[in-house]
Amino acid sequence: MTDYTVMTHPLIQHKISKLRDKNTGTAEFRALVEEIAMLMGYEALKDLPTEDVCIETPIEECMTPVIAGRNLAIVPILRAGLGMVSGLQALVPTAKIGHIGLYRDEETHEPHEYYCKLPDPIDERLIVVTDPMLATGGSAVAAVDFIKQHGGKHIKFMSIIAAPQGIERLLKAHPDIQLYVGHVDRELNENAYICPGLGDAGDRIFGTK
Ligand SMILES: O=P(O)(O)OC[C@H]1O[C@H](OP(=O)(O)OP(=O)(O)O)[C@H](O)[C@@H]1O
Ligand SMILES: O=c1cc[nH]c(=O)[nH]1
Ligand SMILES: [Mg+2]
Repeated sequence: MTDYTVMTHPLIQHKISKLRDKNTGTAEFRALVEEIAMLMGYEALKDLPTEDVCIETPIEECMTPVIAGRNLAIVPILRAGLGMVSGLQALVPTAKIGHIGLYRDEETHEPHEYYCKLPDPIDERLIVVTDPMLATGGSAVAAVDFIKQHGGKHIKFMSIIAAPQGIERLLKAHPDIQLYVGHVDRELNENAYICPGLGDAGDRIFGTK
């Protein structure tokens, strides 16, 4: 398996434990996903290039760093990935937002596309794809396929909980991306749900079940 980053920070692990709890309600669940995305973003964006610019403080002029180069695009995989957008937007308010709509077939577990709209042009941007769950990896691979078909090159993928199978499938298909996961769980069950996982992230974020 190619390299990937697991977020070991205790704040992230603590919040993931609260996400897992079946008694955590929709409002708290949504707030936790947002906070985890922000904490993960802080780490995942630590290699953003900077350039020095001249700023005049009330005291004097100085050269001081600002984010340089590529503009950021955040691309959530609908629906559940939407829950991670606001946390990242808080860090980089100028980021453009694309959307990829995918749902998993309940029988085959294969992804089906129903929407794709990306910032244009996409080729020079740093693209951060968000989806809290990386299970079989089918949705993640399809999303990165779409982004590359549209010209995207510099791609980071952020997932809160991942199964080993999903990590392996995604990095085998796209070894050039940078993958950040909050926690690697044990396995998938017969319905391709992550165990112990947190259930259906989309339903828990939007209160649909
Ligand atoms: O790795 P995979 O096996 O493809 O599974 C992961 C996908 O499943 C979930 O989406 P779901 O199909 O439930 O759609 P939703 O976000 O609209 O609930 C999740 O948010 C991922 O997109
Ligand atoms: O455990 C899982 C697997 C796929 N999608 C989810 O929301 N949860
Ligand atoms: Mg779902």
